[in-house]
Amino acid sequence: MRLRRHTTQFVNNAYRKEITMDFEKVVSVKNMRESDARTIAERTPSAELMMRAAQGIFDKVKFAGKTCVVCGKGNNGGDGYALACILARHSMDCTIVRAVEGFSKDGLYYYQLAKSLGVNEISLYEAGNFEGYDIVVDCLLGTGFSGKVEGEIAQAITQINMTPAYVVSADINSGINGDTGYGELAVNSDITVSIGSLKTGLFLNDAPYYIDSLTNADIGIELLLDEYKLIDYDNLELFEGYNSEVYTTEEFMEKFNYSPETCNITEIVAEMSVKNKKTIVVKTEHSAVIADVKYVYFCADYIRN
Ligand SMILES: NC(=O)C1=CN([C@@H]2O[C@H](COP(=O)(O)OP(=O)(O)OC[C@H]3O[C@@H](n4cnc5c(N)ncnc54)[C@H](OP(=O)(O)O)[C@@H]3O)[C@@H](O)[C@H]2O)[C@@H](O)CC1
Ligand SMILES: [K+]
Repeated sequence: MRLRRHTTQFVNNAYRKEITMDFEKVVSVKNMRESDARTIAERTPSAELMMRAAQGIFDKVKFAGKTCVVCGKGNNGGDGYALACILARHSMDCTIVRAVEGFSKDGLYYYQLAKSLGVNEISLYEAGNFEGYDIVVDCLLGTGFSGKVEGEIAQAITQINMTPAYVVSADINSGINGDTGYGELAVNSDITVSIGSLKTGLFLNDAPYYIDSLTNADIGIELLLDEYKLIDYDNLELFEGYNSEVYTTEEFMEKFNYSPETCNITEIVAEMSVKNKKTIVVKTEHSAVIADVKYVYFCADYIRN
């Protein structure tokens, strides 16, 4: 399935250059979840969307050797059980770990299906540091996560972060807030496969330091709101000239007295840019959010198609 793209023109103030670009969408968690819900209500059963999410991960990652899928109790875990079904159907070696008790409705369906297809299951304790696996898939927490990780989830994240295996995060690195990118303890991924559309949190705060590469799997969800746009990282410098205020995340938090834990940088820079009629850039070492009065853009040097 092709990612929906929109072509837009914008004029850069500093260089008066006209640039025509294809924009991929970046969205808030609320928009993603409400768009998911509408798609389910109007067109596509939730179990079908979950299978598409799993297929998206399967298509984006070159699965080989032994895979261990580590699941939480929500639909992010459900994506993991559906992926285990796909791997089993391809006769690939797959083990699941239920890091916490409980299932979502669709998660339970795919868990039972995976078991009936002969997928092996071990406990989190038995999984240890996931030695002996080639790939570990992090399906603990997705867009339903907020607050801080504790208990078994914190334990599972710590264990995943000790594995020598290639780590794949489903949708969002578990422990990272999908809106703010804040995460004190989160999974370090080799690749994160975002589901539906890229979430703002994948570019902000701590997220860029947990993600090695980032890609998105389109699963046919039509967005309710057209929010933010993805641009090439190479174009960041075009926004850093005349009439721009450029901050690192730390400088931004300090100057305006925000706490990274609660600050929604995207909403704040969007408002500031309109109010002051200025371009505002907030950067990490690998990514940036740019509010340019009319539009908000995101970019990162770890985007992969
Ligand atoms: N149908 C769809 O919409 C589709 C969704 N899709 C997938 O579903 C994901 C969203 O699924 P979701 O909404 O079930 O939430 P999810 O991210 O699995 O986690 C929620 C669980 O975590 C828990 N939890 C929360 N905070 C916590 C904390 N601090 N520490 C510990 N636990 C915490 C919370 O528990 P509770 O607090 O409610 O007891 C709840 O059980 C999305 O990212 C995508 O991967 C795709 O399949 C496409 C179709
Ligand atoms: K995850």
